[in-house]
Amino acid sequence: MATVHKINEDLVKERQKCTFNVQELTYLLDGGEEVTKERREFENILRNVKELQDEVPEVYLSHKERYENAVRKTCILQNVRNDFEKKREVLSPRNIFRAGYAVIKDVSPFFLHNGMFVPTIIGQGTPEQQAEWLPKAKAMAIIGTYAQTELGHGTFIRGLETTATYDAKTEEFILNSPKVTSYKWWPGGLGTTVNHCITVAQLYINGKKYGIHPFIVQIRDLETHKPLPGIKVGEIGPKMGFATANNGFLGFQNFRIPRKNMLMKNAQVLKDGTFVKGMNEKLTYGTMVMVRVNIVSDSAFHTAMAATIAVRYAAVRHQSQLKAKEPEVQIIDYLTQQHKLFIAIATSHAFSNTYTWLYQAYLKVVEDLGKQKQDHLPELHALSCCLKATSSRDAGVIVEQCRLACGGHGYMASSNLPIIYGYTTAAITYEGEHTVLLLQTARYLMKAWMSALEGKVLAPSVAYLVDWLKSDKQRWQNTPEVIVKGFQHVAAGKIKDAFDAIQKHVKAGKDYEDAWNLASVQLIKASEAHSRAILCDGYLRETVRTSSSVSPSLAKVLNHLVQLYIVYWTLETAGDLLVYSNIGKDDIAVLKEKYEELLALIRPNAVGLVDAFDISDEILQSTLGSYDGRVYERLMEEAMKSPLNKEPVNQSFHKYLKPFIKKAKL
Ligand SMILES: CCCCCCCC/C=C\CCCCCCCCCC(=O)SCCNC(=O)CCNC(=O)[C@H](O)C(C)(C)COP(=O)(O)OP(=O)(O)OC[C@H]1O[C@@H](n2cnc3c(N)ncnc32)[C@H](O)[C@@H]1OP(=O)(O)O
Ligand SMILES: Cc1cc2nc3c(=O)[nH]c(=O)nc-3n(C[C@H](O)[C@H](O)[C@H](O)COP(=O)(O)OP(=O)(O)OC[C@H]3O[C@@H](n4cnc5c(N)ncnc54)[C@H](O)[C@@H]3O)c2cc1C
Repeated sequence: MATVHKINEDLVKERQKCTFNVQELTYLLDGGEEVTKERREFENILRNVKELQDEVPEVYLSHKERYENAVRKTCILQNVRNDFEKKREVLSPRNIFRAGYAVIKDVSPFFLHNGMFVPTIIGQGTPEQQAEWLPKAKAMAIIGTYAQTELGHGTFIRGLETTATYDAKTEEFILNSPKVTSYKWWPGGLGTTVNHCITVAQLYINGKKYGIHPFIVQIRDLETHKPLPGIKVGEIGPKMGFATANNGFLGFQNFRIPRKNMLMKNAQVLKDGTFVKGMNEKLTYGTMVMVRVNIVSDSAFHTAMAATIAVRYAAVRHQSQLKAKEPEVQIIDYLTQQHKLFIAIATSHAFSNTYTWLYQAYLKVVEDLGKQKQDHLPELHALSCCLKATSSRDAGVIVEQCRLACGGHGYMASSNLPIIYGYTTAAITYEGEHTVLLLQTARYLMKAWMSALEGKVLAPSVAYLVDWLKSDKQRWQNTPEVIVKGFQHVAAGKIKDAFDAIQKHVKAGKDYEDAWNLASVQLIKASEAHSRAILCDGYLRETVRTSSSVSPSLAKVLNHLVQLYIVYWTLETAGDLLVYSNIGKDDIAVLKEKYEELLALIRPNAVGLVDAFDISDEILQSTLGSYDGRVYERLMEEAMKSPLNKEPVNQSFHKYLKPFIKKAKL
């Protein structure tokens, strides 16, 4: 039986101070009591699977052993999940995703199977294609990934070099990788795990190029797992993080696949080689839109993990004296520490709230597309790009801030903050590089600005541009609602400036594309300001909406958090607000005080707020962040697991050190 340890006294006291019902907040964050119960039940089952406990911490394994262990454990996880789902409802994707952390310390080699392979079959396949591949993929009789990026191109996907040439005689596509730069590079699980992949390739029919399309390709034998003839596949090697994601490379040499393997929900190739255009060629990019939406949720979760670790640690850790002769204080009582940490909690809430409405908007567009309506697609694309970019970037900054807030111990692998950082920082690049996605949104914003100038009705997320043009800046008040308007004014002002800069360059004789490049720093700033306005507006609206359905004590805390988020960003971007809104220097002084008041109001609830994220110790994997707060004991226990501590004298002493010292003495 596992030993039950006493909970750290500071944490006990912190939990007693909490002014709201932690469980109520957990249900709210999860999306309902039932979801929480399902998640806890599943996590509890996993906790008791003996084979999932690591004898040696993963960090001490070699690259190869670590991968093999991750495959072993993912297979067990999948079996446990299958058994669970036989008896009960199908687990929600978010719950299975969270539970995965309890099993795989880093990123699962099957990550892309559930994250992109299955969704692409759903989003890009015809009903017949779905009927053929989905049951097998969902049951994991076939395992796949999403192979789009190549050595030469990741961002500019129209420039991909893998070719799929149609042969009408045999009704097959012939896949080729003509150059080293055309090799697929990066897909998760591709290295040595998957047997199928979605390959994105340039379609050629009778010598004519028809752009990029997705093809479902079997790359390994289902029995022997050997690469099929014509396939060159392998792993790309160690990275900054993603140690067990098994990212791979892939090349084709005259590799044939049947015609039916082109995913044809959008464009089609008929038997005789006739190409039938889809409603909109950008629908081929649909999986990326979905994943970008999900990354907002992912960013919320990583921020919550880091906040949980750093807040609990800050409550347990005592260092320095505030006043002479008084005991050393809990570091959470330093205002600078609260400044580092409470924004982490609020940011996670901001992203969760944003994900809630963004996901609904995504579902609405999918439903519309089913009815051949695509009016809201450009707005969704613009929103998913800038919100993915901003949420992943903010999450990266916050996780690093939490690590720094844990001092030296935050640098220990056993704090788990390095792995969480490796993950969040990767998300800034994958699924559309940060700057590139901000520029996609800027493209939309320039069009929206033009429409606003022409007096047209705009989509809801940019409607503030019309208001801004119509009215003069409203009188400033230090209320969340007016501050959000201030953020919209900043965005509108920056959008206008970027637009004017482009026009100026064009008037000076530049091509539009060169003018765009010359204005692109202003364009990304406009996009960032738009994201912040959207995040603050959505977070405030959702908080107001939910506040009426929760207990008054919880509503109060939620209100403190949203205010903190808004005031924090006001102070961070005060310069912009001074330029583009009616805020005055005196207002900033008032808001500085307000910010300090909010830190003080949140302080007694800090531990309760991170407890409400309900991230189990198995998922957190952190010596610093466990529920019981046994920080020092755990650090020592983990250190004792180092293989270097298994013998009193390491062999390197006899081999190298002893002769070296001897020589040095002479
Ligand atoms: C209930 C579910 C809950 C689940 C929660 C669970 C949480 C799980 C969380 C996460 C799971 C994630 C798992 C997956 C991990 C992912 C690992 C990483 C995988 C990858 O990285 S895959 C590779 C990704 N690659 C990219 O993103 C490439 C980036 N590049 C591009 O997207 C494009 O090339 C481009 C957009 C930059 C440019 O394309 P291009 O064709 O050149 O287009 P333009 O000329 O610029 O624009 C033309 C026109 O098209 C519009 N447009 C562009 N893209 C889209 C789109 N996707 N949709 C709609 N429209 C689009 C663009 O705006 C232009 O319009 P305009 O002419 O201006 O009107
Ligand atoms: C951990 C990880 C996992 C991944 N998993 C997968 C996967 O499973 N499947 C898959 O297909 N891919 C995957 N990728 C690839 C990923 O999607 C690409 O790396 C990403 O889209 C960025 O493309 P790139 O590497 O070509 O960067 P580049 O485009 O070469 O970026 C380099 C620099 O150029 C700048 N730049 C590029 N174009 C422009 C422009 N138009 N305007 C201004 N600046 C520009 C960028 O801002 C950046 O600063 C993964 C990547 C990582 C890191």
